Amino acid sequence: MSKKHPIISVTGSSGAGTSTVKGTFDQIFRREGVTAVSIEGDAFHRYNRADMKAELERRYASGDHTFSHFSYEANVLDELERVFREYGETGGGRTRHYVHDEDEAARYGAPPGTFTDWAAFEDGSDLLFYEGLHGAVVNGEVNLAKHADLKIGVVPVVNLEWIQKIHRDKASRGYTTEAVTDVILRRMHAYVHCITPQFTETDINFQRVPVVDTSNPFIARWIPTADESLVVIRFKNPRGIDFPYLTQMIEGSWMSRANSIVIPGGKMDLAMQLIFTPMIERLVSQSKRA
Ligand SMILES: Nc1ncnc2c1ncn2[C@@H]1O[C@H](COP(=O)(O)OP(=O)(O)OP(=O)(O)O)[C@@H](O)[C@H]1O
Ligand SMILES: O=C(CO)[C@H](O)[C@H](O)COP(=O)(O)O
Repeated sequence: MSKKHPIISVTGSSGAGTSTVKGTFDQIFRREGVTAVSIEGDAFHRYNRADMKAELERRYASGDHTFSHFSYEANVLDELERVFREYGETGGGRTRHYVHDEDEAARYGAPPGTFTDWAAFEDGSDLLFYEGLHGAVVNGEVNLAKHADLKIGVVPVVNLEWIQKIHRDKASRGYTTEAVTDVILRRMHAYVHCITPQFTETDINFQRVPVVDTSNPFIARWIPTADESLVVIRFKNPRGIDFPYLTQMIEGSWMSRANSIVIPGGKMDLAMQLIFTPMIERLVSQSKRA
């Protein structure tokens, strides 16, 4: 936690929708005049694509069938923690990009499956924004959760998460359904052990729930739309959250528990704006006074 240089961490599995949520934050930052530096979790993978394939094969041959990008060891989480700490203390730090495809290759000037060079953050930012797989990890080696001032979990129910991943990886990364299914299976062990524990560390979780049948996610022809889903929003600490205001402003919403509200899928962007704008304002004004 850093009053002077706050950190917001958005955490979710691959395909959960963290990049989509980043879009909403970018809108809030622009409207509120907040200068954020952003880092992508994939920048902190340990291996480039070729080395990851070799490492997977090596581990598979030695009987380890659980290794994947979700595993702690497949990522340089100590470096991520160092960047979080440095940013909290000084407002400085560094990041790079993992280049997934040809579009990103054209944007970043490095081939798909490789990293760009590390580059220092620009000076003078108001906050650091992380979006990725491991932004709230607490294990024997690192404690990323304690460095972040606002932690958000993005967690569709699992069938929907798989549908979103399959569709995104097929449409924009050129993979087949079979290839994505293999990846989902290979990552399951680390999904349970490395990804899900973070959602007890997060301050607010957004869980999209479809209201159409997704019982076979591997043949779904499209991602359930906003109208075909609800979102459960759960606050770890509901004290200070103005639930009557939120349920009044968000048409069709209701409280399902003392710390949770349910909203129509199409209202997720509005809900995020209503919830996060005052939180971001508070983080930035506290940092200016610190
Ligand atoms: N609220 C939503 N409603 C409908 N579709 C969504 C929603 N959120 C995400 N999606 C869709 O799910 C897919 C994955 O979303 P996104 O790229 O944001 O995931 P991600 O968590 O950033 O994945 P990765 O970390 O692997 O890049 C995209 O096709 C996106 O359009
Ligand atoms: O979404 C991911 C993790 O969040 C990707 O699977 C990961 O970044 C590796 O990508 P690729 O399979 O394209 O090398």
